Amino acid sequence: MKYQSQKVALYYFTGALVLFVAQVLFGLLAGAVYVAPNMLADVLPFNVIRMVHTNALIVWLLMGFMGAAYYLVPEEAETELHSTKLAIIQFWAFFLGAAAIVVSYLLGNHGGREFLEQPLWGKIAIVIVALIFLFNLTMTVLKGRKTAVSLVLLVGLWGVAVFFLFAFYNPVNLVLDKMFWWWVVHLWVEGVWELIMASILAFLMIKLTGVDREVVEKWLYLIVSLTLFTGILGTGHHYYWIGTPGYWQWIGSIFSTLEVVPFFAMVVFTFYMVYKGGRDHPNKAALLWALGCAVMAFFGAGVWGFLHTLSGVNYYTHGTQITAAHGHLAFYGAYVMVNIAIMTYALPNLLGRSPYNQMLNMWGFWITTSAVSFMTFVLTFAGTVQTHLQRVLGEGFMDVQDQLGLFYMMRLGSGAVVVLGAIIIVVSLLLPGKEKQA
Ligand code: HEM
Ligand code: HEM
Ligand SMILES: [Fe+2]
Repeated sequence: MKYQSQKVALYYFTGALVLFVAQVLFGLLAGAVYVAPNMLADVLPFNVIRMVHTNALIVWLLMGFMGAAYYLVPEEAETELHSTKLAIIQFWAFFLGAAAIVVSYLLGNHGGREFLEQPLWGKIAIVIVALIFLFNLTMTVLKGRKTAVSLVLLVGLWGVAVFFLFAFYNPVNLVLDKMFWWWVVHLWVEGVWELIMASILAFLMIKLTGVDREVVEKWLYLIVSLTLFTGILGTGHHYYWIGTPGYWQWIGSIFSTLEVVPFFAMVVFTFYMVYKGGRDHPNKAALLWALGCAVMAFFGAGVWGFLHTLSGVNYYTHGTQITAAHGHLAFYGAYVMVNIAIMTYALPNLLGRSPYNQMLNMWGFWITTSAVSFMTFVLTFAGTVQTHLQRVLGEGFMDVQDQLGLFYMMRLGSGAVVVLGAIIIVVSLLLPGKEKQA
């Protein structure tokens, strides 16, 4: 660690990891309700459990991105953070604000639009937190060295805030409502978050492989262009059945198919950097997570996304368990893994530990990644059966659900293993280790 102010990242990483465990626990609870549908129905209904699960996911991923930014921007800009104090205030505002929003959910107070359920005061608080964050970070970049990594990261983070503003626009017309809803949901994960992910991977490649910055930067710009070229019009794959004109079938199908390309480019990029770089960095676990992230994001977003993105296929699969299969593998592969990758790299430095739990961390990698993959397969099978029975043969929704019980039990089982893996990862990252690092 070169700059003292990088230490604020510790708050964000710890907060994110706590919420990670909470998120998967609520997922487990949601999976249990699928198996025993009336469980908790009066105290904690499924829609609330699901909302806490998905919202906690988004919040901890964002918190992790903020930690990543506070860690890598001073190092890239070669200067201390604009204000350490502001960063700490911002952390508590974010953490306590998120907690207040969860309490409001548990009391049944929410807006009902998936992912954007936060009550109005919650949304306003989020914007204030985002502005403090962006101010602090932008000031730091402005006064220091400007690198491609920090500029792309900054553009991504500003994009997150700008697109979030569409969460405030809630038109009465249902078509318009849906159109703009996706501007937050889709343009985040298939647009600006992808830029954040690419810049974090680029930073890790520079540090871990020792490849020249110039080479990494060329790849970064290529990935950014590919992402924006495909991802923006790729939003069309959500405009098939919401009442928009028919040309969206074409635009959505073509451009979202091309979205596979930047994800594939990230796989080629990371492996090529490792192959080219001569450095044998001691933090093997961080490299494992970085490479694993590129690969699993390619499968989750690229392969499982393409599976149902052509409008002729999506006509049948829309909103089935196929969607859930894709949602899980894509979020895990891309954004959970990139977060754990940067934390695995940064936390030993932040905590001043040269011996740390590298082996345990890698066990966490394999256990969690295998379990999420298994869960994805199970949901894909469930979704295929569901699509056939419900959409092809025309059976009733609940009749079909009754026939999917075995899949839901297997999902619950793999979910329990995901929780175990998550706990292993958190323990390996935060607790002192025994292994000596060379
Ligand atoms: C890091 C791991 C996880 C990630 C990234 C994740 C992500 C998500 C996302 C994005 C959704 C919304 C899906 C959609 O709209 O299609 C969701 C819903 C859900 N997740 Fe997870 N989740 C994780 C772990 C778990 C675990 C361990 C379980 C336990 C079985 C679980 C069970 C569920 C259930 C039951 C739903 C609701 C699905 C529905 O409404 O049909 N998740 N999760
Ligand atoms: C890391 C990037 C990605 C993440 C995190 C992600 C996540 C998700 C989630 C959570 C949903 C469910 C939304 C909802 O209905 O509530 C979804 C839907 C969808 N995604 Fe992705 N996705 C990613 C990339 C992609 C890519 C690259 C493609 C295409 C190649 C794709 C194709 C689709 C399609 C077609 C749907 C709509 C499914 C339906 O009609 O029910 N996604 N995605
Ligand atoms: Fe999308």
